[in-house]
Amino acid sequence: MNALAATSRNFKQAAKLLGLDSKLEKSLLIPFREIKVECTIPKDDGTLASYVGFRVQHDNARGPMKGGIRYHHEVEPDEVNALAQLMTWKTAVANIPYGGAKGGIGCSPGDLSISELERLTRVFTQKIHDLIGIHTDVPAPDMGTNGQTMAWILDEYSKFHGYSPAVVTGKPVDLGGSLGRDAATGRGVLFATEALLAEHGKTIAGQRFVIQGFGNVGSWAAQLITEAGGKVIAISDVTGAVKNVNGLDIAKLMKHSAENRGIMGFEGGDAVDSNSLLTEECDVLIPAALGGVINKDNADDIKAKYIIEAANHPTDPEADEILAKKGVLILPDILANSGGVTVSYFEWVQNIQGFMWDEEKVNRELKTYMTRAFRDTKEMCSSHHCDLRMGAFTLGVNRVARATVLRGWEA
Ligand SMILES: NC(=O)C1=CN([C@@H]2O[C@H](COP(=O)(O)OP(=O)(O)OC[C@H]3O[C@@H](n4cnc5c(N)ncnc54)[C@H](O)[C@@H]3O)[C@@H](O)[C@H]2O)C=CC1
Ligand SMILES: O=C(O)CCC(=O)C(=O)O
Repeated sequence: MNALAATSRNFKQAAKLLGLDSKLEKSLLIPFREIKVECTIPKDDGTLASYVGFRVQHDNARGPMKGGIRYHHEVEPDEVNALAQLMTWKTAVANIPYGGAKGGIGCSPGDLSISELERLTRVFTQKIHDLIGIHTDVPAPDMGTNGQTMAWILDEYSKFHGYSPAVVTGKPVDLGGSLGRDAATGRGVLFATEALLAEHGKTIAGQRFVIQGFGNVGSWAAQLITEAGGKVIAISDVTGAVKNVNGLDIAKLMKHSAENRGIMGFEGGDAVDSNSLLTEECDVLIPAALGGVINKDNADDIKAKYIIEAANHPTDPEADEILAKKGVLILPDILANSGGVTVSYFEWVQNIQGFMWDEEKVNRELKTYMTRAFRDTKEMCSSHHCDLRMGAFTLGVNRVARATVLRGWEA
């Protein structure tokens, strides 16, 4: 199912459970603004290349719009729209004072040189600089982008508006980035997983994990889960998949991946078919790469007891239904991966205050926010007799609806 159709379907189900007024429901679904720009850059060989960039600003009822920028060849308007909408519900689930946005450029970052990536990022920023801002829309990294990308956006934006570190989060620490932001999404995944397992009298220790994706989110999740005593038995990335039933050595895998631009060829495990990674025998499955990977074609074969959605919208609604019948518990994206945007919020607060927190404070506050978001979601599950996805959606949608009504949406 198309990402936008899937996300909107979940939203509509939540709106129904909440008994939202139909006009309000429609207004919450429609994005505030959709931006599409053409970015033409000279390549290193002197030829010109054009890329299409997007920024969808979904909702700002609760505060400035917030969300990452993705560089990936599959970036397209419907997906960016879905991701922007998810950000609106996610920031509300985390109860941080933001709305939702998302952006992206349709490109293959691995095929571009560093200087080409810099030129592309600067041209994209030139085209959107008057529509983002500290109190309007604050970008951050997502798939295919990182702290360096944010540094270029910050620099380009500052040429127009003066030095403005709070215009992006996920920046390098040297430019006002927060300690702990790099690990934050993975650490939030750890805290959310601990909260879910605790409900069933379990801890991370001794559980077998399978992780799809070994980028920012997947690699930090793998590292922190291993430190907490979990056994990561299989991991995939775009280059391949590796399995070791005794537990992969994550530190060695990270070194291999950095030196070889991927996990393929790692000798601390057996190479396995990436397509069957999601259906490997394990206790906890963590998709941490692309959307729509758990769908009606593979849901029935999934053997994990728990799915922790570190990626955005990895599970199709059809798969949700199949997995529910099998008794698989899914911790939804808008809760499970909210640690990233939560520490982005801490970064923004630090930039505005001009005061830097130590890493221990960042991690402690993150745990407080993740634990509270989990508890608030569970309360919605009890009051609306629904699963965790609908618990999180009703929580987020209800908070945004309340803010919208309070601000006087009827004009
Ligand atoms: N970076 C962040 O703070 C946050 C990221 N997310 C989500 O987490 C997911 C991963 O994002 P990042 O780790 O930041 O991206 P990244 O670009 O750092 O890493 C992406 C990883 O996915 C792998 N991958 C790509 N295609 C694949 C495939 N077909 N099969 C297996 N692996 C594949 C890549 O090889 C890479 O290891 C995305 O869905 C993103 O939206 C969600 C919240 C915050
Ligand atoms: O840190 C942020 O502002 C946004 C992170 C993000 O794009 C996401 O949570 O999907």
